[in-house]
Amino acid sequence: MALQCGIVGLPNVGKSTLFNCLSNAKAQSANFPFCTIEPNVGVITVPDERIVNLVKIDNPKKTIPTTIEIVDIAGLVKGASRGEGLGNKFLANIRETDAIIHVLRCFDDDNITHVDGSVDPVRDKEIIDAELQLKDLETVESRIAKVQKQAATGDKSAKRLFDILSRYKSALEQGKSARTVELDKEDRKLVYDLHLLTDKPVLYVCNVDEKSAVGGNAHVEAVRGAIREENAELLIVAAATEADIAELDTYEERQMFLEEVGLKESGVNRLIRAAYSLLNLETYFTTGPDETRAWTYAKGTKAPQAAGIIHTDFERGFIRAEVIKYDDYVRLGSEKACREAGKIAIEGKEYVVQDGDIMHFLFNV
Ligand SMILES: Nc1ncnc2c1ncn2[C@@H]1O[C@H](COP(=O)(O)OP(=O)(O)OP(=O)(O)O)[C@@H](O)[C@H]1O
Ligand SMILES: [Mg+2]
Repeated sequence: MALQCGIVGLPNVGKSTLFNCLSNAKAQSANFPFCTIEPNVGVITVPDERIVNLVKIDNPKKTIPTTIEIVDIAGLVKGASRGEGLGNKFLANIRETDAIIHVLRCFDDDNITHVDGSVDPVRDKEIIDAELQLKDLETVESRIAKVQKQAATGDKSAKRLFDILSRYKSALEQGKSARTVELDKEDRKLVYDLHLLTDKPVLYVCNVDEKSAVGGNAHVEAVRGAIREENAELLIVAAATEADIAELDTYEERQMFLEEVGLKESGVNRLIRAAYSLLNLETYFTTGPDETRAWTYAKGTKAPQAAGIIHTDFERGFIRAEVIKYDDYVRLGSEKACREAGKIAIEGKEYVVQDGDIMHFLFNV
């Protein structure tokens, strides 16, 4: 199943506007709160200049980039964890995602309604965080109620789970997110099925006006200060401007508009790449005269499992992999040249695939 990033934020902050620049699946966007009710799912191509360069070399019949799914979710309001607004439904939509893009309104515009009457992204962020934390607290407390008895009987694994849950509980009660609780691999397995909302990786998008697209503004700086300890990425995107740019027909027109705004690359492209790495994903390539293709795998995947993404037979009958580094391939210009230069590595079952590897799998079933 594809990994999903969910776009969350207060109502009317520009989530659907952003989603529409990202995706071909158009979501309704308008200047009123709760415009979005049903989540919109978009399959989004991940921009990657490496695939463009590989195509230049191999001139294949077919080119297939990688994609991720991004979900535009309904706006959340104070009290959502108690069922206010679209409350529970909204939270259920977030639970299904693997990572969160948190959109914060950082533009002043009296014509665009703010549900809380003024532009204050730090307050907005706290409202959302608090609702997600309250929901998580509910989840954690109900699980504690279930394991408490068993833990008291001396059952080791129940005791261990109880300890982790207690750490979560105390963090959440202090207004901290679950992701601030550090767990080792084994602990993580024990609580995986809780799917805590505030344990999902997050990145912040400051939605700014056109003139703040490059350097940001005071609202952005306030957000930067507020997330200093979160170890989370912050991106500045002028969503309404990007929406205008996306409307233009040709690549040249879009580039011209971007340059006028002062941007080298669209904020949307930066966002897609950031979302990809937030999901802990990397790309390997297969390439030749028939097809140049980017394949998505989870960081840390070993060669046989990476082969299995192409076909289960490749994993089952895995013998070895021939690996060319992307830079070598582009520098030397062909597989043959790489072979002659000794730039093809033979790797076995324990090889951990690296981002940008050009893979050729040998298998036998
Ligand atoms: N950077 C911006 N500057 C000015 N206006 C903007 C900006 N971004 C979005 N808007 C405007 O804000 C309004 C709300 O946008 P949008 O519908 O995308 O919000 P939303 O977060 O999806 O809301 P909801 O939660 O109700 O679905 C729209 O009129 C949109 O054009
Ligand atoms: Mg919307």
